[in-house]
Amino acid sequence: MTASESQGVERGTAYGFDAWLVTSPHATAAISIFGGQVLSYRPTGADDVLWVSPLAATPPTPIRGGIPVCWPYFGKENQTGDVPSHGYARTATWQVVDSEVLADDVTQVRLAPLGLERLTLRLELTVRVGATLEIGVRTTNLSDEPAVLTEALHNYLRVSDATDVHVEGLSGKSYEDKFDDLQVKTQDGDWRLPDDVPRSDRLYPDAGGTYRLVDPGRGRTIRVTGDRARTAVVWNPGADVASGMADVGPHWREFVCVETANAGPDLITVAAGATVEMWQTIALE
Ligand SMILES: O=P(O)(O)OC[C@H]1O[C@H](O)[C@H](O)[C@@H](O)[C@@H]1O
Repeated sequence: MTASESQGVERGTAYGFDAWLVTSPHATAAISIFGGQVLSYRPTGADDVLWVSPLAATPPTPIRGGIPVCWPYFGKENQTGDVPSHGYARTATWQVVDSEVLADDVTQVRLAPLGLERLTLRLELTVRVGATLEIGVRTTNLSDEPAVLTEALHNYLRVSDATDVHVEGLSGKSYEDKFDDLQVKTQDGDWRLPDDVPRSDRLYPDAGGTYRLVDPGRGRTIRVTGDRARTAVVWNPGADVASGMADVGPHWREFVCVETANAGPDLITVAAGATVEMWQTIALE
């Protein structure tokens, strides 16, 4: 970065991870060099909107928290062989392409992963830190064949207690229940963790695009908006599954993931030479 390009961006650490620290008059944020994921977003005067596990492992294990970029596939969708969950971006080392201050004092950083040249898809991330947090995932297909892509911005949203919050914007939508053999069910009212077995791994194809995570315990609502992201995934592993996850354990109540994605049946076909984008905006209400 040149001096002018680096305005509002400096190196430091966040939650113990090497990161780029991004400032604007509206908010601060941190972006991990490992994984390129936003780790922290704090609107001025507010607590962090994002959660990073106190038990997060160190590289090369993916960081449990922030907003991992699942790319060029979600989970192990449409893959063969022993591939890593959620693709290669979240375990790559990233570099800053450039940064600048946009209108309304929004600081924008563009980043790209290193070491993924073997892929014919290219990835670029845009992070805009201001009164809202905007993240754009831009994929270019360098090959002369169409490519199938699945992807997600897998946010970990910090909550008072996952059993006390609800998500608006999904009522009436069909979902695949990944905790119940992918059975297709219908969301009846707002999303809440079930009382009997409090866990959720629900993939909502063709979802609406705007979701409100209402947290009475913290007295705040986090609005998540997807753009060109047809899928929503709402994930919290609950106590039993979390007890088998070394980087979550007893901390499962501290977050809910309201992911915007193109996944499940919502595959993206990227034409030869074409570029596609997916965006997520996070705002405190
Ligand atoms: O443990 P990870 O690979 O980070 O995945 C964490 C979770 O991500 C998504 O929410 C998937 O829908 C879940 O099935 C998965 O368990």
